[in-house]
Amino acid sequence: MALTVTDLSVAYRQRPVLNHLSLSPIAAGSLVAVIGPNAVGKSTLLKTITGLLPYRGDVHLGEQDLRRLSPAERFRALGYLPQTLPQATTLVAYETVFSACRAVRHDLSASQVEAALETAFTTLGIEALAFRKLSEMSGGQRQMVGLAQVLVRQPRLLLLDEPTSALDLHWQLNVLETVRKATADSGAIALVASHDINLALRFCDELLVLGPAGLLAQGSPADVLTPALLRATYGIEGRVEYCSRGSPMVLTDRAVSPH
Ligand SMILES: Nc1ncnc2c1ncn2[C@@H]1O[C@H](COP(=O)(O)OP(=O)(O)OP(=O)(O)O)[C@@H](O)[C@H]1O
Repeated sequence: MALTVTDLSVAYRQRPVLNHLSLSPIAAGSLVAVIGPNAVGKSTLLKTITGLLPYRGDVHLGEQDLRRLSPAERFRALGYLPQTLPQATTLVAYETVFSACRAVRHDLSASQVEAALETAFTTLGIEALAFRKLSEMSGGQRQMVGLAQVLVRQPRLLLLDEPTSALDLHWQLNVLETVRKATADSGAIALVASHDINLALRFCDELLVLGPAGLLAQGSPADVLTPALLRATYGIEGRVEYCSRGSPMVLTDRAVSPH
């Protein structure tokens, strides 16, 4: 069940953001980091695949043309976490995650829903938040609850827009580990837009690098991430070093002109 994106074009009021974007098929079970400078269209790509923006071109999940999914089918198959944090309502976290699950998992019995919720809260390590009101949570806590709302539905395609932007180091690792496990266990695909290259490098199978003119690179971090790419993409002089555990890490030296 690969994700294929072919000749995708998206514009806001005639102003093109994605222009004839084609990606190599993304295999089931992959965690893919979507990286690139501000305003190149990372969020736009995720929103488009989610079905929130009109587009030209093709997006398929396996044999399924996503354009042809009904809203209910789309909601079942796709799990989108927007860049904005969940609303600070007076509902408690358990209620919002319960509603998210119930809205799409009509196939689950009451006890299965309960088990799914328990798994979502315990895997993310946020049991202590279950009966707290969102209006009384910090931004990072709400971001975790938002992620629980997505994960509890067990979608085939996760589209996570900067899911760790409000999180401290502990929770950043926790979230990426949870998403990693979700994709590995179920064969789901996750596209994660991020500005944290080192976090992306540590967990992702593939990098998808967007620039102002479109796709700059797609492939394994080891193949894709080079000093030349860092310079062309971000306008930085940087190095890729390997830590004592063998993971690649980007060390940034200074800002330079991109070319
Ligand atoms: N609703 C909108 N209406 C008009 N233009 C928009 C809208 N949303 C985004 N844009 C424009 O589309 C371009 C891509 O925006 P997008 O949010 O996809 O970028 P991004 O790569 O996710 O950026 P960032 O890293 O800053 O979050 C930007 O130039 C932005 O100004």
